Amino acid sequence: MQTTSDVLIIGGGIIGLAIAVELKLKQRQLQVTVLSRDFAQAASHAAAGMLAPHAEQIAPGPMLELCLASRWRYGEWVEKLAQLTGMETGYNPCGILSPVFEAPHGNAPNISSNPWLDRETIRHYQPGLGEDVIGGWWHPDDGQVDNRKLISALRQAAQSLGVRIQEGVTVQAIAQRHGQVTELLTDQGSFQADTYVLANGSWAKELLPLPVFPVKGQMMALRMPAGTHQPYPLQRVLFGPQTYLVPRRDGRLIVGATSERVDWEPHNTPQGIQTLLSRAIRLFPALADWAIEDFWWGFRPGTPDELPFLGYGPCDNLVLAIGHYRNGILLAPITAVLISDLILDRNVPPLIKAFSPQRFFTPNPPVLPCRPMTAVFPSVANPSLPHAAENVADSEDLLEIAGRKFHSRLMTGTGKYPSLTTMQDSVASSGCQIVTVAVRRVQTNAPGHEGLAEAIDWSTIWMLPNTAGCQTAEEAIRVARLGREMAKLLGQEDNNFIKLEVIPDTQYLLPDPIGTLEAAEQLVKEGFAVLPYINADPLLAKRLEEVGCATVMPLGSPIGSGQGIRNAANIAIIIENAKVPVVVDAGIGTPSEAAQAMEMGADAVLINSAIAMAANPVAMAQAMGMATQAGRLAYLSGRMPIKNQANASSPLTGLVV
Ligand SMILES: Cc1cc2nc3c(=O)[nH]c(=O)nc-3n(C[C@H](O)[C@H](O)[C@H](O)COP(=O)(O)OP(=O)(O)OC[C@H]3O[C@@H](n4cnc5c(N)ncnc54)[C@H](O)[C@@H]3O)c2cc1C
Ligand SMILES: CC(=O)[C@@H](O)[C@H](O)COP(=O)(O)O
Repeated sequence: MQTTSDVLIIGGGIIGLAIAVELKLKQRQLQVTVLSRDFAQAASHAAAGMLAPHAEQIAPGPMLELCLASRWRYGEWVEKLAQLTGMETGYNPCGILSPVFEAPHGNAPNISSNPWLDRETIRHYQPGLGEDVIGGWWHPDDGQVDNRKLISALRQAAQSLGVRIQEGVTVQAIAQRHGQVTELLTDQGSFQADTYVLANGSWAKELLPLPVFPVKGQMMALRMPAGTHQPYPLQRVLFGPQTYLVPRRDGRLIVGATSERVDWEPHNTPQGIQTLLSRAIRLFPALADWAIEDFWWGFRPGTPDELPFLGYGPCDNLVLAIGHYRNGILLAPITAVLISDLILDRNVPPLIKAFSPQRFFTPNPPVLPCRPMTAVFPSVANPSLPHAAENVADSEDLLEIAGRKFHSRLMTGTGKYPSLTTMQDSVASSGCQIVTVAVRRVQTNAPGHEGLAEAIDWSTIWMLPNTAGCQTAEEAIRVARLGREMAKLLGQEDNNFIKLEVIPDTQYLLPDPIGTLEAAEQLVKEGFAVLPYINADPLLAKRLEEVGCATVMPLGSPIGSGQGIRNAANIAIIIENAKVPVVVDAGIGTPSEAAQAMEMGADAVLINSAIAMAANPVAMAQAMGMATQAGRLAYLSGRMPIKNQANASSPLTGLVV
């Protein structure tokens, strides 16, 4: 199935829905579709709904301006939604009180334009505060909205305006060509549009290599007892130290929230709930006796600088509206206005500039200078071959993979090096032109992989992203897609190569043949040049070739074992039958083993550990480069036949007697 729209929005949380509604309000005839995996998992559902730029102590600057602009619009915005739907949103500009347990320091954030209340005065504003509260700030313009009611109203408004909301659809990949998104691949067919908006909150990184990460927040709700003089004991939000209490008009008290970097670890935990309760009771002791109604958790979309990404992303027709972290409910109206202006007018509103995704997408990534090679090791980067060999190993003897040609037949990796500079120097001294990079490790900045992607000059080295760390076909497919984006971001627009590794076995790192075949079939369909890492199984190699893989990469022996070529007979059969290049990958421990693979007729070798773990990696890299060339030259030269008996080297005729 293929479905087309003018604008396709990925994510049906508050940001996606608010943008959809705003687009329709500005241009009724626009066809807008929202693809939403699961509304219940959205942070928008989990949030407390505070509209709290001041209570959150956002420092003066573009972020505070953005937040204030959004808070300023809130009343009008929810009124518009109410008119469209007849639904109420629980918007309540009730002000926020920020009690503190310690006197603020001189360098506390500048929120002093709002009044400071001393110990006694703050208790006039809110009776029943805990003994430890020594005073606090009053933020009269902050407020709250019932985010769950708001979302229902937004959905209703969107539908009444003709937005197509497709719930239960997961976008699996953003297909791109020449800097344009061409379609979205989903679990329910493909979708096309003129403009695409990424608004899928914490999950952005599943589709693009963006620095967006989940920050878990655990929450709970209590039931406030109705009082005699006023309906409930709390009328306005209390934003205390590391905790907040948000009283809803219907008598629920929202208590939040933990802030945890635990990846996607789900559930409420005893520790989390205990933390919430003890902080809340310290702030407002009476709630210790109130009924508990509910617990839940959600994931805030965090970014390294705690600012959202608003604006055009890595493609001309892809807009990002993600990373709203702790303030997405507050920022929804202004995000909707700015993003819809951007899409419809192509003007970059001034307010949005500080949030440009370009602060992350550096078109020319910094390249660390490679240190010059030491004089001891003559360069093999542009090797000069002996004259006699030039006929057989001249510039025509190129390695060709998926239509791309390479002089070098050695591929190297980036892991296990003692330092980045050693890795850079080794890559240079090996003379290789293809370097494989573990997408997952680079993305997560795993130890030893920090800054790695930027450390290589990708204008001279072809990137071979690999799916190391993937145990299933599904994982590998997802990581492959990220790999393609990573290569693009690093300047290789047309790089569709992927070294496919599906490795469930953690002891020997042996690949899963069935998972590899499944993933390869799918990735080939998606336009990847697939280089699958496999056991040396000739039948599997043939099947992979038949489904359209660009090479096959049989292992010599387990990855990182340095055992050399333990399955030469099977590799020989693969080489004999293959119509695609055969790359012997993994286990090569010495230059002689690299040469052996090449002499057997392999088209290339991939070597990582033996170089990175050598006492002198730079020298070993050079040796491996030379051995690969020597092996290739030997293969092309044709070895002498093996005989059972000696055969004297000098002529037997004309002997002096
Ligand atoms: C505990 C907690 C308390 C908070 N309190 C406040 C607060 O008081 N005030 C405030 O302003 N902000 C608050 N926030 C932050 C706010 O909730 C978020 O910033 C905001 O909800 C982000 O909205 P979003 O639409 O970008 O993402 P989300 O609301 O997370 O929505 C993203 C949607 O995208 C969908 N999706 C993901 N991947 C895909 C895919 N591949 N295909 C299709 N759909 C996909 C998801 O299923 C989800 O429905 C809080 C957040 C949490 C977790
Ligand atoms: C980096 C990489 O792709 C390795 O997984 C590859 O298989 C090389 O293996 P060695 O480290 O044994 O050379």
